[in-house]
Amino acid sequence: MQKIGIFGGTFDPIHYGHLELARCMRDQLQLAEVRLIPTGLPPHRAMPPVSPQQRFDWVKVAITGEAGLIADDREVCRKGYCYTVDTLTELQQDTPNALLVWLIGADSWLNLNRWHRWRELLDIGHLLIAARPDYAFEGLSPDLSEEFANRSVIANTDTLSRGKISLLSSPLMPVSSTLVREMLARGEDVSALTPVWRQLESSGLYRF
Ligand SMILES: Nc1ncnc2c1ncn2[C@@H]1O[C@H](COP(=O)(O)OP(=O)(O)OP(=O)(O)O)[C@@H](O)[C@H]1O
Ligand SMILES: O=C(O)c1ccc[n+]([C@@H]2O[C@H](COP(=O)([O-])O)[C@@H](O)[C@H]2O)c1
Repeated sequence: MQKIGIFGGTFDPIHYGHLELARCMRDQLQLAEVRLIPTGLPPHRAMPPVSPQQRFDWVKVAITGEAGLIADDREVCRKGYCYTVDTLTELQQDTPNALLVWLIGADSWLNLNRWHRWRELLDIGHLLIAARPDYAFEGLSPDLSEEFANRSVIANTDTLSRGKISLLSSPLMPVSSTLVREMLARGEDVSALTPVWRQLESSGLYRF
């Protein structure tokens, strides 16, 4: 069965943490493709001042030469709020025989029960969760704990399956887009944090 990796994010801007997670899921789960999908109009946070097209363009630059990583502009092009349930449903309709393997970080997982039609979301594909510094599972709500208990399997190429949840084995990475934005605003060097540091610096964006 074809398996497609999905990694959505605001990517405001993309950083090495994002890139490493996309590589981890590709390599550990032998996914021929992982789609990075920058969000257009996010339902859950203020619209970033940097346009969806600009954030998408940086994702494209960041994955240049990375086998199997693809920048997908379906949310950038969408009118209205970008709900993940709509994106996964659309992808499943485009590729009815494929298994969608979608990734979120631990901070997103802790809030997943506030997402639009979140229980349906869990049935569409196989969810991978990446650990993140400062986001412990102890804070998990009872409904998410129950879903995790009922659905979790150890992630490997044989256990990938619709409706299941797994922890991705990935390094703990203390990097965030917030940190990149804050450092740029202070005029600091972000070349260790993001592959698009040259583009960020020359754009002058995030400098206040
Ligand atoms: N360092 C990281 N470790 C684990 N997951 C991460 C990391 N950075 C981002 N993610 C996950 O990647 C997805 C997209 O993240 P996003 O584009 O919002 O980046 P971010 O660094 O969290 O941004 P911001 O600081 O603006 O909130 C989310 O599910 C988030 O949890
Ligand atoms: O569908 C939802 O209700 C929903 C709510 C919050 C976040 N998301 C998606 O989760 C991904 C990560 O979000 P963020 O804010 O951490 O960049 C991104 O693709 C968002 O569109 C989706």
